[in-house]
Amino acid sequence: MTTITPPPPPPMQITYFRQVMKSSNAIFSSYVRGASCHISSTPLLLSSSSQRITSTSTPLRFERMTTKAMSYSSYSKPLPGLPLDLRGKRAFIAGVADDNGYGWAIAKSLAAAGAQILVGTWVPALNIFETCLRRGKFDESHLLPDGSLMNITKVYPLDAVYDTPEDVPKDVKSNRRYAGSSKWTIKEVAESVKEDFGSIDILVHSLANGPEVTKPLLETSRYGYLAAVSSSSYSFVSLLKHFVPLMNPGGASISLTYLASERMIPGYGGGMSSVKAALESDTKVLAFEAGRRHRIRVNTISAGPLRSRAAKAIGFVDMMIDYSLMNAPLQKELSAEEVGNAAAFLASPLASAITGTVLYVDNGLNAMGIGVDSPAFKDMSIPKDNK
Ligand SMILES: NC(=O)c1ccc[n+]([C@@H]2O[C@H](COP(=O)([O-])OP(=O)(O)OC[C@H]3O[C@@H](n4cnc5c(N)ncnc54)[C@H](O)[C@@H]3O)[C@@H](O)[C@H]2O)c1
Repeated sequence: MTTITPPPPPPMQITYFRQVMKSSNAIFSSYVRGASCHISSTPLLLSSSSQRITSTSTPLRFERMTTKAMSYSSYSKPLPGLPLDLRGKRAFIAGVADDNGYGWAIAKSLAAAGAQILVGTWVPALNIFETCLRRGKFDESHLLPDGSLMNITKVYPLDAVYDTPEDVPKDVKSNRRYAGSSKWTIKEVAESVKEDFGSIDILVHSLANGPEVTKPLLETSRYGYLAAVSSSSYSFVSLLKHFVPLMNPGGASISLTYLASERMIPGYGGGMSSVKAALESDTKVLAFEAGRRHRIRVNTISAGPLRSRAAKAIGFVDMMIDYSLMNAPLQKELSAEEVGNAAAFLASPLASAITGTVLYVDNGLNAMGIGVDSPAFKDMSIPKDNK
């Protein structure tokens, strides 16, 4: 991976930066401290992307990062055509700890459409994520289609298994991977986001964890099954419950599911198939409840296979990618960006009447009733991608 070295900041931008500092509130001041490469606080204020922002961004980008202190008035010009426009919106994406997964791709698409990006990172993964950001390991992955760079305004430590501090067992509290962080239960993170930014418009749940995922369901323990449901399904219910009070009416929430919820996919074990079935069912119930009470839309994306860190841990993702290439209506490898773009659409006003749905972004594999690469079909003429 090539590293992008940002050019030195032009004086005009520094001047602007100082002017903004003078008129800003405490939150913005703390951001500025982060921007001067000081990482000691939790939640983390990104120094790496902040440095990049301070050195390469236009004043407009500063404005985008400091919504509590400043308005979005500079974004009021309408775009031509039918724009996917998320300018003035703020997104919280739970489940970003590197640049390989769907969470990162969704963050990028939302950022490309103009949204401000906040992320929640699993506490045990926070240190390495922070270090990689600081060392510029993800620099290339920050690039947006228009050549600008994604801004991550703030990273919050999060463990979506725990709703409140009272739920956290002593051994977790004293675990050294958690010791350096604070306020990482769902309730506390929602409170911190409210305190820092007031409100959000988009909530993304892009996380899953199944300790026994490699075991067939028949061999899965009660502990493994319930742990998978707790971290991968109930976490979405809880996130929505705690974030809904700070979501602006008309907001949208999105989770990520997988075809194994409704079709048997060998290798996706440990109760993870049940987890995704729960997530899809909850999407409908929550769409009704959050829609009626708060005008919030709730959708889930059933994504095709991607070589993310989590998927590689399961171990069969390459097989699923090959299977999809051989059997899906569209014979191409799915990119994370395609899922990111679908999420940006679902989060946008263009999808204002869409709620309670499972949107398949999988090259159409879900539509197939059979695997056309089966030897049983060897004598049948099956259309192939002509490319
Ligand atoms: N990769 C695929 O093939 C695929 C296909 C369909 C759906 N999905 C879904 O996409 C979502 C994102 O997964 P991904 O494949 O992009 O992998 P990923 O590794 O990028 O994302 C999973 C994230 O979950 C986080 N996480 C785990 N436990 C957590 C907890 N208790 N609290 C907070 N965060 C926690 C991890 O740190 C990681 O960042 C998941 O819901 C996954 O099931 C993935």
